[in-house]
Amino acid sequence: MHNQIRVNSPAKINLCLHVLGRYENGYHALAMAMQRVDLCDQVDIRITRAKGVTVHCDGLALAPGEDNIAVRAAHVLLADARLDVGIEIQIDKRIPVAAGLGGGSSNAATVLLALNAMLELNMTNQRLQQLGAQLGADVPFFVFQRPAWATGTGTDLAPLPPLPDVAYLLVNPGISVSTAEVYQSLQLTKGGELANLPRFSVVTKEDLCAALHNDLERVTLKRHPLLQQIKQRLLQLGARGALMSGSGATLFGVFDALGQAQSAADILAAETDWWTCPVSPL
Ligand SMILES: C[C@@](CO)(OP(=O)(O)O)[C@H](O)COP(=O)(O)OP(=O)(O)OC[C@H]1O[C@@H](n2ccc(N)nc2=O)[C@H](O)[C@@H]1O
Ligand SMILES: Nc1ncnc2c1ncn2[C@@H]1O[C@H](COP(=O)(O)OP(=O)(O)O)[C@@H](O)[C@H]1O
Repeated sequence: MHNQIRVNSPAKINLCLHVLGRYENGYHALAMAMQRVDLCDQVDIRITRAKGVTVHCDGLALAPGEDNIAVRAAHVLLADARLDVGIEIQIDKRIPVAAGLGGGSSNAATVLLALNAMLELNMTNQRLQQLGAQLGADVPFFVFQRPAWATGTGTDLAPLPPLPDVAYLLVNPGISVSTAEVYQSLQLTKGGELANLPRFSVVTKEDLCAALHNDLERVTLKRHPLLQQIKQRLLQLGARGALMSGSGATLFGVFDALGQAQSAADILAAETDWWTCPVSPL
């Protein structure tokens, strides 16, 4: 048994996000294409003699205790396994918080996957997804660990066909967004029609860019008009397409190669104080 491990906890982007309806409990029916990218928090997990679960977050001010979703993930797993061991979690935060990049959900999934291995619990990936769904709608996607077509509240997952070899430039002007508020402000316009990424075995770059769509943009971009300008700027800088990820406010541009995304980031760094990050898909 390993008593200590260090793992990467990646961010995600939503290549498309269609809101199809609202369930009675207030959650929304979605159809999304989701992909992890190689911007990662670094998570150290240690099994300790002292009982209880503790977390320490470097980089950004974040809830130290039970409010931290990584701690809640550890509790959910230990309760399900009927185990009472001590856990210390250290998170080096690199993914912007409340930015539509799923950092908290990713940390939770990382803890579920890591503790399952460290404690030799032998839970299936599907069981870990079920536990993850108790923590947040995006957590099962990070347990799944592959590009996914996500439906229901985002927790019903199917693999996507192979996606093209592109690079993304993530841009956030320092705006953080509450996902709950965005969903609450959304006026529904669709009646259950299902837009989809093409169902062939290979998705080209053109297919990917044609599928870029996010229904939550009409809430967040309206509230923060600067985001619309950033989308335009990404296209001027050579992006094949640009979109907001999740509930925002991070935008991403689609580039042919990491070098092109880096060049666009360099130009933005000279012009603005926006946070930028060129990434590759995982
Ligand atoms: C919008 C998305 C797109 O991937 O991501 P983020 O922008 O948060 O990264 C997700 O749907 C967010 O997933 P996640 O952030 O895990 O959701 P939860 O913690 O379960 O819920 C946060 C809030 O969003 C609302 N919510 C979430 C999922 C869903 N299908 N319908 C909703 O209305 C919930 O009512 C809740 O008020
Ligand atoms: N380990 C964590 N990492 C990031 N955010 C966390 C964490 N634990 C709790 N949170 C809270 O979860 C909320 C959503 O954060 P995050 O997952 O980064 O954004 P998003 O839902 O936009 O993808 C924030 O309000 C944050 O304070």
